[in-house]
Amino acid sequence: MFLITSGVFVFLGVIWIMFKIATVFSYWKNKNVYTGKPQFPFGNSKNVVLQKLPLGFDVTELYTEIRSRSEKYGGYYNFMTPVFVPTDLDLIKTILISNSDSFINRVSANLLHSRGDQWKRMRLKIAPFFTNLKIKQFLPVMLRKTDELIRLMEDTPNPLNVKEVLDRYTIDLIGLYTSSVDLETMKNKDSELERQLGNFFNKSIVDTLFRFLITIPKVVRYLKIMTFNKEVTKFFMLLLDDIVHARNRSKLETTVVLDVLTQKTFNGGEYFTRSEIVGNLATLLLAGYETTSNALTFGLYELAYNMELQEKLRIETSTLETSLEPFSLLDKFLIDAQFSETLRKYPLTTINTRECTETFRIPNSNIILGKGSQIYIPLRGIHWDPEYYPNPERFDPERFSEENSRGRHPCASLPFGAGPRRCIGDKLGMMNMKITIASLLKSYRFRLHPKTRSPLDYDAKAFLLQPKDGVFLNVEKIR
Ligand code: HEM
Repeated sequence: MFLITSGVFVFLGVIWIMFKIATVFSYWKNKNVYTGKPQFPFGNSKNVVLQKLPLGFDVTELYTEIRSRSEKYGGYYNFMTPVFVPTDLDLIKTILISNSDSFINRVSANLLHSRGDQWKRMRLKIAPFFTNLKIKQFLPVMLRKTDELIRLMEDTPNPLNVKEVLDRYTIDLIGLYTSSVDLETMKNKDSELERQLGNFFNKSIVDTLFRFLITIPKVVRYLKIMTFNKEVTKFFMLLLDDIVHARNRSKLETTVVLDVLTQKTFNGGEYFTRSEIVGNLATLLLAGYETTSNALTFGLYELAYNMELQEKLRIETSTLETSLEPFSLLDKFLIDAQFSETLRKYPLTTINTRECTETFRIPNSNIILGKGSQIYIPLRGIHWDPEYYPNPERFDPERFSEENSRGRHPCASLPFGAGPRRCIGDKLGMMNMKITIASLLKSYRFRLHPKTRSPLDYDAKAFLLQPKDGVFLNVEKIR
């Protein structure tokens, strides 16, 4: 009797599982929304989870299919969770900008996960530290660090592994910007800090799987998953103590982000908890350093690939004394276009995510996104769309000349995102990149070393877009 009852239960269980498998991917089909070919249990994310494709490249493929069907949106499955993928630029503008109140959160897949009121409170507090004035006050420090980078390059034998050196440089820069403390990563190769930050971004398949799973709200709720793992949290907690002590000893008069985070309220209490301070400092460091370093790496690769362009840029920037008139760099066409095109061709976050915070009907359709629905903005798909950028694989800063940019949709270029959750460090990032390149071009000529593969392959293990086997350059001193 027991055997028969167990057999019936197993049989019903199998039927239930088969029914679930058969119906799980019917969500988009029932709404008549195109969705590619989802596979159990991965949905559309199999190739990325198994690290056959870099993060977001599956969404780029879906984008191309949706566009070839002349549709304005499509559907994706992150495992079994349906995700809405808008491809029409007006619709993207509606989500990111015009109706941003309904999409104020990001899907908690990554480090930039603070939500709702917690996000607003933090953003309001730290936004004043990312203005042109603050960046201007930081320039002497930035230039001092650039000199250190130039010396470090001189002491490093050819071929130079560009990203390795630039990672250390940008960690120090962002550390100084946010807390006025020199983390001295440039002086100490293979420091513990560099290792911890590297651990965070470069992942095994298990980590990639985990990264996907934490975007599924039920998994987060049931397992109470933390976005930072224990080792990283412990490391940053200890680092914070060191940074606060060092900051108290430093003589810098300008206030920095750390000061406002550790500030007391009028009645002596704390504005932010210790874990909020650690979380936000770590977030700024993580969000700021590798983005800038990867963008510089891709930018230098393109300049070494195209020596004529490198020479033109050298001429444009050599007429400027960066230490006296660094802001005039902002008005120079070529250097500006150089980075707009770098971030067009190599958008470091290949997708941007949003979560619906209140029910929203997609205009002119019967699609209703419920609270909690997930959205992927297909950044790389847009940047590689031949309708907006003919021959997208070609690197051509002229695309961003005044004439060629005229009439281009504002959402056709989204390297820093858009709307209230746009990158807070966009101006700082751009200024860092321009000052760095202008200074480097004055001292060095960069040539591709045969170790560097062209065209570049991308690292499927990385969280941000980055070259697979590094970029190796021969660095020649100019004077
Ligand atoms: C080349 C450099 C950079 C690129 C390409 C970049 C790109 C991005 C992107 C695409 C987002 C998401 C925007 C959205 O969802 O709409 C973002 C958010 C963010 N970035 Fe950057 N970023 C760069 C540099 C920096 C720097 C230097 C910092 C600070 C030191 C920084 C701090 C942040 C923060 C805190 C957020 C979250 C903003 C929020 O949620 O309110 N980024 N960044």
